[in-house]
Amino acid sequence: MSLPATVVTPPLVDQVDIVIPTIRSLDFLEQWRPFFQPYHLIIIQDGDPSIKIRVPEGYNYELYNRNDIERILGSKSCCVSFKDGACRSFGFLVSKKKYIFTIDDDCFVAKDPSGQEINALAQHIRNLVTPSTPFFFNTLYDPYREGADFVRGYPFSLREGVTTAISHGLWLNVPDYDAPTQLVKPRERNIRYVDAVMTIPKGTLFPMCAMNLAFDRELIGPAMYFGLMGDGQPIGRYDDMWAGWCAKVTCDHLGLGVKTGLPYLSHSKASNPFVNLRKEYKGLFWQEDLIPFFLNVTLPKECTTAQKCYIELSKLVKEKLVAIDPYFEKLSDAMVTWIDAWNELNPSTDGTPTGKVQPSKPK
Ligand SMILES: O=c1ccn([C@@H]2O[C@H](COP(=O)(O)OP(=O)(O)O[C@H]3OC[C@H](O)[C@H](O)[C@H]3O)[C@@H](O)[C@H]2O)c(=O)[nH]1
Ligand SMILES: [Mn+2]
Repeated sequence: MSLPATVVTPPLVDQVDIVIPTIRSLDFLEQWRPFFQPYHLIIIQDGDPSIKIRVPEGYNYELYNRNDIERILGSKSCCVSFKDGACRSFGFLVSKKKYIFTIDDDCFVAKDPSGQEINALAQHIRNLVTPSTPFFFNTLYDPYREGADFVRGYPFSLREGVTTAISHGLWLNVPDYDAPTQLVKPRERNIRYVDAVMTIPKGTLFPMCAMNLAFDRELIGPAMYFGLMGDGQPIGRYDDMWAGWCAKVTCDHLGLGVKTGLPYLSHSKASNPFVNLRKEYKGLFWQEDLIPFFLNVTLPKECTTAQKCYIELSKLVKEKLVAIDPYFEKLSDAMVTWIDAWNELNPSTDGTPTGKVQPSKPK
């Protein structure tokens, strides 16, 4: 199937990997073809590795299943979740690109109020290559956007902004509600399109959802670990929340920005709220203690990279969160394993040899 003639030159096509966790089907890629086909995909096949999944024709991709993860990481594979969307972290690890866009396999192209199809990836790239304003809120939202600017009273000393590390997109149709909310509002759909991109202020946390998410892998990749979730773990569906809290305190410490808002996509799958409740219920309690923990985290000035911040965070998790549940000791250790795996697979600035990875043979 040829791309429509209207496709514009894909931005940063050699600097972006699209990471997709899947335990279902990749048919959704047909609808994204005009926007995604020029880009390289990293597909993380979760669940039974003996199942053959079909990747739509014409895409350039790497496909990793559980056997590949264990072959590549060896004993370190224990830090990659199994039977949870958190497995997508592995794609962040093996990518060699500057930017990551991660999307779920039940997310489709949305239309803006004018009826125009939204190129979510292009908007994320615009968000990432333009500065953020975490130190002072601009009431006209994104000041770097065409037709907007800083409002009166905005300090000129802050108008340069800071480098953006994360771009958090939103969803029309099925919103990312937790299980209790889904249970009481099973038919609620998000139809509100808010035409805005905002920087999340320094010192403020946010519930990062991985359905429609992009980030600068070189700046914040080591902090984007989705934790230990799913099979064998006491919690699930808090993968992106954990990564978002760790990444936000890391961005705040390093002076990097996090944006939320445009782009929208259309989320189609309403997962089963009863199943979700069983997976996430501990998180509903734990987060009441986790949020104050993250809000009170201070990192030493020697932590000048995401890796160093993350190792420091892992120590604080072990010291302060094990009282909530012994799980956090295991999670703290997994955070260290993750950084070891990251450093092993990614070239350090002094050129230390990189672990070579081989994906499964294309199906
Ligand atoms: O065991 C699994 C379950 C799912 N996946 C893949 O992860 C993606 C999200 O799965 P799903 O659409 O079922 O999750 P939701 O209920 O819509 O909500 C999640 O959205 C993603 C967030 O990270 C968080 O987990 C929830 O908010 C999808 O691509 C599945 O195929 C998997 O790989 N293994
Ligand atoms: Mn979904």
